[in-house]
Amino acid sequence: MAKMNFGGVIENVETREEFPLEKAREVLKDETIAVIGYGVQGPGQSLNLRDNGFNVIVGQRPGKTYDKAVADGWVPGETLFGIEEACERATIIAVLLSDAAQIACWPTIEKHLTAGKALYFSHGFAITWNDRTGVVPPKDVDVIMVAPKGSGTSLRTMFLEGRGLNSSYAIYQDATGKAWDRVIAMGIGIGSGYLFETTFQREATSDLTGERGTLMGAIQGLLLAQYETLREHGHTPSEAFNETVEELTQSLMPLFAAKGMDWMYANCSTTAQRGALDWMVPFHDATKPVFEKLYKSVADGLEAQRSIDSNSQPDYREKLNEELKALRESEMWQTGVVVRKLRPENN
Ligand SMILES: NC(=O)C1=CN([C@@H]2O[C@H](COP(=O)(O)OP(=O)(O)OC[C@H]3O[C@@H](n4cnc5c(N)ncnc54)[C@H](O)[C@@H]3O)[C@@H](O)[C@H]2O)C=CC1
Ligand SMILES: CC(=O)[C@](C)(O)C(=O)O
Ligand SMILES: [Mg+2]
Ligand SMILES: [Mg+2]
Repeated sequence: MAKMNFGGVIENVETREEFPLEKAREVLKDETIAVIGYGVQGPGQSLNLRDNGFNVIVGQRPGKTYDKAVADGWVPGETLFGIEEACERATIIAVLLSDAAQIACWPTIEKHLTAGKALYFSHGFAITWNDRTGVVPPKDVDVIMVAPKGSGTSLRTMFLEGRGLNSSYAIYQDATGKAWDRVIAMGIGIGSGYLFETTFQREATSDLTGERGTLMGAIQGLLLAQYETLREHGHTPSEAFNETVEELTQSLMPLFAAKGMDWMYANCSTTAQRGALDWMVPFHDATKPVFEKLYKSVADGLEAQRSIDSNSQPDYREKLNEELKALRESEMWQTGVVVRKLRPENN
């Protein structure tokens, strides 16, 4: 466990230097890890675990994602099972179902949570709001979490690139005295290099805030607001898209991802620096109240309930896809299709 100074605050971070893959394999050598759910995190985590030499099986209901698991090399009856049989065979049940589905599947999962097993999540949702989800684990099992800070798709691609994606981790219940070893070993096993300590509640509330905020919701709102403003003042779609999205993702984000915002600013013109330093304040002031409102809605459980209510509907996937189609077909993102084709690497 390393103590690291984050802007003046000391935090605990587990590193693969201190907990190498060999140690993770030793810790989990007698475990059967069942990854339940093969949507986005399921493939990323199960394939990385398999490639890292862990004993892993998959549990998935029949359908397209089951077929995807077969296509990925999981063998029906050997390493690929229905949800219930996978839970029965498991010593670590890794619940990577959609958060809403965890509610519907909980009775099946709970039935096979016998003493000494571990219940593993990648999001604190089900436990944090278990007054709404009903996911209350028995006292004689470990309850642990490794939450990748990124898409399961990135977890897999970055693993294959030899990089890895960091995660946060938490222990909700340590019935066996092995919860810490199990959770860190799982974090290393799925391909995370650094593991940041958190709690189920802090992870769940920060994650729901982040994905509704700067990671997904707020960023689309901000980009569209600027795009619309430029278009309403006579700028062409390509000029509006280049000035709002393409330059951001292709040039400026990689700069601040590499060395921080001041570095990105310093590598722009002094004209831009003056303007950005002036205008970051009103944008901050205009959006901070929205973030406060968002956080309260998350902390009060209202966002969790909204997700449960909508994503528990039989046609939840179709409804989500309809809204994603509208986003895809919007002028801004249709312009993006053409602009992306003009990237030098695409020609
Ligand atoms: N998507 C991501 O990259 C990330 C997801 N997470 C967390 O990981 C967990 C899994 O997330 P995703 O992979 O996005 O899930 P997902 O939304 O892709 O669904 C995973 C699986 O759940 C199955 N499923 C859905 N409804 C079901 C039902 N009623 N009965 C049985 N199976 C059902 C689907 O077939 C699918 O294979 C969640 O707790 C999520 O919050 C955490 C970090 C990132
Ligand atoms: C990818 C991720 O971390 C998210 C946005 O929290 C999620 O997919 O739930
Ligand atoms: Mg997240
Ligand atoms: Mg999330």
